[in-house]
Amino acid sequence: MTTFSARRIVLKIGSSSLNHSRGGLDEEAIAEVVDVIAALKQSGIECILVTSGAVAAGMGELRLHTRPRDLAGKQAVAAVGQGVLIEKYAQNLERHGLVGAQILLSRIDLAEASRYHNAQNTLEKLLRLQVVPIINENDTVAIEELCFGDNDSLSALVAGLVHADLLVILTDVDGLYTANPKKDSSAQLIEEVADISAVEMMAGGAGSILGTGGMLTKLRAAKIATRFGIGMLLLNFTRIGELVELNEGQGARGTYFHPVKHRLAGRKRWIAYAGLSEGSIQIDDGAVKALVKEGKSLLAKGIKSTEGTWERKEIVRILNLVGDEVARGVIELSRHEVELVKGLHSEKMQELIPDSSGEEVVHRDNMTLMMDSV
Ligand SMILES: Nc1ncnc2c1ncn2[C@@H]1O[C@H](COP(=O)(O)OP(=O)(O)O)[C@@H](O)[C@H]1O
Ligand SMILES: N[C@@H](CCC(=O)OP(=O)(O)O)C(=O)O
Repeated sequence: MTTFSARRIVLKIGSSSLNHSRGGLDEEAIAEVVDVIAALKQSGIECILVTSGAVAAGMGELRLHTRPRDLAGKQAVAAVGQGVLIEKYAQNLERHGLVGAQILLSRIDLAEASRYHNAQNTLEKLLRLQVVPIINENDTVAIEELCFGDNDSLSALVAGLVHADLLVILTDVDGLYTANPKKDSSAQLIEEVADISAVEMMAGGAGSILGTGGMLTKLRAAKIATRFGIGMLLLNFTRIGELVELNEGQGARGTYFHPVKHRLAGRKRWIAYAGLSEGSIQIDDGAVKALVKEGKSLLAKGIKSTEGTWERKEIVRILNLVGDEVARGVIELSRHEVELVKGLHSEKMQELIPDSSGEEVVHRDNMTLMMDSV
């Protein structure tokens, strides 16, 4: 059991918690979420809600029994359901004299630095106005390749965006278990996680026809949030009431993921998790060591091959020889230029590309490591 002293919390509710057993939205669940938000606000804690449920609500309206699998089907059902979902939240907030605001985000909204900051400013303004931001993915217009896909990663990015001090993901199990508890009755609950890489192999997929991603996407969210310096609590939705006592020295029983000690700063966060990358470069073992162990920039000498397309100053993924992601960074050269200079010494590179900004192909300051050790 872990205790907290949070002032700003992002709460994420999954489809599994909002879906009624008879189909459609579970209105009691929505009322419960709102009661908890109202109580938290009463004790001075700001809340930002990331809520799934548009597809579940749309299925209820259209009397569908199975979740659509194709993109157009999912988008159409979400378009029907999102309005219903937000209306239910608004009605319940009104009972407490509170106002909510609907924010539908697409991957692309966080991928461009200017749009990222714009979303950040709007959310800050809403919080200052005492409004409860209610966020979901903009399912109706998202293009498949540019989808968050699950709201777990979205909630972690939102937690970073608003500088929250706790992310709470509510789901239909008590937390992370040593194996999927719905399939393995001997699975044990893990109450605290300090190193996500040590538990990664325990995560399985979604637990119901409505859930997306299961534990895999929750661990991805935990990785993002904790690298941002934000702790993440994974909690059973049935225990949502325990959140109200969090700051009174009481803990909530679930899985708590501890934030890392050296958190990523603003731009490095954006490079690693919000910006989009169109290409990748593969580097040799010496270059991996220079980046990961010695904290150096990437030079042309260590580059073996390239893939994808990009222009100068775009984000690329930097991979080792077996394809694991070592880092991400803003690259100084286009793909065509990197192809010209890969494997060459820096003097030769500068000779071939005289207007390059320096000897670095990816400067250390513009790079985020995605791997802790080699
Ligand atoms: N190691 C694990 N520990 C706990 N749950 C797991 C694990 N592996 C897979 N799961 C599954 O993850 C499900 C929760 O994710 P999901 O169905 O996507 O819900 P949500 O809609 O709340 O995001 C659980 O119901 C469970 O079946
Ligand atoms: N944006 C979708 C939810 C995506 C999704 O299913 O997420 P989740 O169940 O929280 O893992 C919706 O509102 O139905």
